[in-house]
Amino acid sequence: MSIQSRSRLTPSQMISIIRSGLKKTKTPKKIMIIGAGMSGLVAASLLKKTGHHVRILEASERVGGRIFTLRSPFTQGEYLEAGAMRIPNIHFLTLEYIKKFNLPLNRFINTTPNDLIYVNGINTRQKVYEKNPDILRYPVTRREKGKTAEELVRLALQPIFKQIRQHPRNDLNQIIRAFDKYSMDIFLRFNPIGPSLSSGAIEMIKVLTDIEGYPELAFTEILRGFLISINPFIRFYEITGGLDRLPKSFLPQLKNEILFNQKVVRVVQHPNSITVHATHTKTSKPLQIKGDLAIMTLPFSVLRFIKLEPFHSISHQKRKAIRELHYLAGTKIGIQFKNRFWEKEGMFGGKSVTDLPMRFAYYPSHGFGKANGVVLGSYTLEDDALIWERFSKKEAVLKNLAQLAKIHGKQIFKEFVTGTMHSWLKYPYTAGAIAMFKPTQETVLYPHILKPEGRLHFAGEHTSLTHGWIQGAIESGIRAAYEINQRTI
Ligand SMILES: Cc1cc2nc3c(=O)[nH]c(=O)nc-3n(C[C@H](O)[C@H](O)[C@H](O)COP(=O)(O)OP(=O)(O)OC[C@H]3O[C@@H](n4cnc5c(N)ncnc54)[C@H](O)[C@@H]3O)c2cc1C
Ligand SMILES: N[C@@H](Cc1ccccc1)C(=O)O
Repeated sequence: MSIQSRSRLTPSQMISIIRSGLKKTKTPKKIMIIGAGMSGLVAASLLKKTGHHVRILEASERVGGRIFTLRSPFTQGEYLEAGAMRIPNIHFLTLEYIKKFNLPLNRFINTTPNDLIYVNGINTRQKVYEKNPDILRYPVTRREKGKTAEELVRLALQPIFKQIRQHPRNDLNQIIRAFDKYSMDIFLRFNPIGPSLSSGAIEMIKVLTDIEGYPELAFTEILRGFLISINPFIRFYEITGGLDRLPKSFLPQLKNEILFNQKVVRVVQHPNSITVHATHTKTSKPLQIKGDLAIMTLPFSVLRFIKLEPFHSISHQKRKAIRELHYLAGTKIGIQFKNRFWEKEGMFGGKSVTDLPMRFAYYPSHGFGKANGVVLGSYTLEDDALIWERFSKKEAVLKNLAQLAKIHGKQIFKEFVTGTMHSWLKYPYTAGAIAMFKPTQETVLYPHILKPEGRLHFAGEHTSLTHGWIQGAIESGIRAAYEINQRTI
């Protein structure tokens, strides 16, 4: 069965499910949902509304999972988005739930002409670099001279973009899967359908598009990221007051169904039921809940430590996918400053792009002109994140501060208030930031990642092809709820 035929729901069907729910069930079932991140909350909300009895088991003491608005140790209502922070205007499912809960949005300013660039020891601005990309002194060839990193990416990927435009069903997944055996690095170096690039051009792309930490991962995945990150027509938004307002909006409907601090350790399938075993994270008291069906939303990196019994209730291919699916490391450092010195430099939102260990910094897109603010001082993924793991939070904040001083000047030290670091690799309930395929894993693993196994269904961003976005989590929650409801109507 082709991967495509699995995704039975069209975008408009998913929108109408969000608006009007799934078909009412005539045979209400008892359904356990493991994990209260966006995928679990969406599935539970839809299944409860349809008449099923749902129970959500959540290991932490909060909803949201990788939507994690860190308000401590910050003061004056400031916060750091330790996980999700921006919503592209093409993520219609995410925006539909934001509309449904009537949450206020403001622009997330992803880039401005005043973005700082600090690479190869050169300190310049986006607007200067765009006029003369060679100012960054990357050793590019004559043909590549005068081109920005985005222009070099377009040069290399032009034939694919053309195919996507010409493809009758405009089916991106079908097209790019033809290149699933390549990593982004190998594709750019030995381009099978377009101009190959020099090492200098590839280095410039990796640093300026922030993929130098993981270029050996699947071309398909990184291309999907490029189709958003280097698309000049994409606008980004954030929820005013913090993204955690989105998962918290499910609480009025689901507050009686969520069991917090319940860490699931085992799932056992029986001929006519399924039992979920959990341990209370504060009291270690065991809990067993029996029901008809269950939805597993945990990242596979965590699921590897959970017993799924009896052994043969789970297919060989699913167990292989759980072992092999790759998770990116991801780390964010937030630093609060007394004054918004960056705004005095003309930076309202936007970012600093560096080849320093901090990599990219992002400046708040809210509270302009306020007395203080929290800067996302460092956002790193994969290899770039791993090198920060050896530091304590305090050490990491001070090292990040010193690197920010290289680009903003030493005056920032006296503006420093507080800071913290959040490592998703170390976070016990994800053990990684986001799923990201290695070459061939989309073709080999994907069909088995979302397939139900008996009474156990699967959701979560990793079970979509929109890895690393709230959109993927929501899409999977709708799909899993639809699958379960179809079994019961
Ligand atoms: C650093 C980072 C930046 C991101 N940036 C963006 C962005 O800008 N925009 C965007 O749209 N998306 C972004 N994302 C992706 C987005 O946050 C995720 O795709 C989405 O939140 C995942 O939802 P989920 O339900 O699949 O998983 P999760 O949110 O991980 O939910 C899983 C839940 O299961 C719980 N759990 C784990 N183990 C157990 C257990 N044993 N028993 C019970 N419960 C358990 C966890 O506590 C968690 O609540 C980012 C993610 C990261 C990490
Ligand atoms: N979508 C998230 C995480 C992500 C980063 C890079 C690649 C894929 C996903 C972000 O914009 O930060």
